[in-house]
Amino acid sequence: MQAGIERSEIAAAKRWVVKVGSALLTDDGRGLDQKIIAALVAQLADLRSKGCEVVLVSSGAVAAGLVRLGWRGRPTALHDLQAAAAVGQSVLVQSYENAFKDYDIATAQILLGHDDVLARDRYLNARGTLTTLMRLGVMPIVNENDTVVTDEIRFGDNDTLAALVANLIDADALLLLTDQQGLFDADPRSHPDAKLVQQCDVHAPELDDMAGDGGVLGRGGMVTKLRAARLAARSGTETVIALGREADIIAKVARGDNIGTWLRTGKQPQNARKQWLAGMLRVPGSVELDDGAVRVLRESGRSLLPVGVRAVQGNFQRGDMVACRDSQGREVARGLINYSAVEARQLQGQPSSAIEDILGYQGDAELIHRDNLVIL
Ligand SMILES: Nc1ncnc2c1ncn2[C@@H]1O[C@H](COP(=O)(O)OP(=O)(O)O)[C@@H](O)[C@H]1O
Ligand SMILES: N[C@@H](CCC(=O)OP(=O)(O)O)C(=O)O
Repeated sequence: MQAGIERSEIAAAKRWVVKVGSALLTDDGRGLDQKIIAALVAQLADLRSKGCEVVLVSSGAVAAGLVRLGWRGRPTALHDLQAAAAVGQSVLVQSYENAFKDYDIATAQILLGHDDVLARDRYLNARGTLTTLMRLGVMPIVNENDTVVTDEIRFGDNDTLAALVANLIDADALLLLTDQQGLFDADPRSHPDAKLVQQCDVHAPELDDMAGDGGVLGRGGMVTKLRAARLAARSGTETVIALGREADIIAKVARGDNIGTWLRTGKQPQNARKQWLAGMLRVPGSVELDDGAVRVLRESGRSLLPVGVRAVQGNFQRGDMVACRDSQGREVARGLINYSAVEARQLQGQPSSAIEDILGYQGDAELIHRDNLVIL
């Protein structure tokens, strides 16, 4: 752990999904709270300026729609809810667009449904669009496509949607901002003496007994936040649940402060050698991996073989530190390479059994051995 940083895994996160719940954004239904929006936008712009990529998942369409239509209370009929969401979604994105303009950040509205994140072709499409928007410096603002979903296929709560978005873009961290300081050991609305859980393994069974359901307008309460954290953990995404009204909450969470509830994925902390490798500054080249190799590196911690490499950039020698990038150019790992750049180019895409024929000598089977590789 770095000195002064209590949660180094969170402090190291580069790709974020930040989810803002209805309970926070609308103060339990009293229309959109523009002050909160302005405060959150300032913090999101700040997070971006620190080199992080961010996707915002924002609820609040139904709540904003109710106020715009002059309705009191949340209707129960699906079509009324959908009408309110359709009206409110424009109000919502307009508010964000106005606020982000002050930071010269363009926004994009992304309305997603069940199939968009669960069917493979649409999944790839949604992923491509989100990563392109991030690369362009645009702030994607995601909500469920409430207007067209039917009861059977709606997520209903945006916690689940945010977790699926985190899976979609392989986020490092998911921040669920709500109207509570985090997950308490009982619902604080009915148990004023409940205690905040500062951190816990996301899969710990005792969490299920603590999480209760939601407030007036929020849908899922802590039950869906816990479920979302477990979903997010599938892509190695760490989850923090925190109070959105706390001053500078996003910066505090992102710098690894001990605030809110951290639901840990339980990934093995890096050993000292790997931390050292990760911190090496001179990286004279990189290799581009195919999707299979990215998956193998991330999920099974194996060595990088030449067969998983599609391209080689830069000029390096055997033993140099080389970045391993995915097809979108994101660095997924780095390590000490066993071959020079000239040799690596000859070996890319080839099985290890062909190394001797290609180079004229029997070198290492791995391009980068797992002991010399650190996953980022
Ligand atoms: N164990 C718990 N700890 C904290 N809050 C809880 C717990 N169980 C239930 N809740 C409720 O969850 C609510 C937050 O969820 P929700 O209303 O869905 O908000 P959001 O719109 O931000 O998703 C809190 O206001 C609280 O009443
Ligand atoms: N799509 C809905 C969000 C549903 C909802 O209330 O979610 P949440 O506040 O995250 O529990 C809306 O924009 O109103």
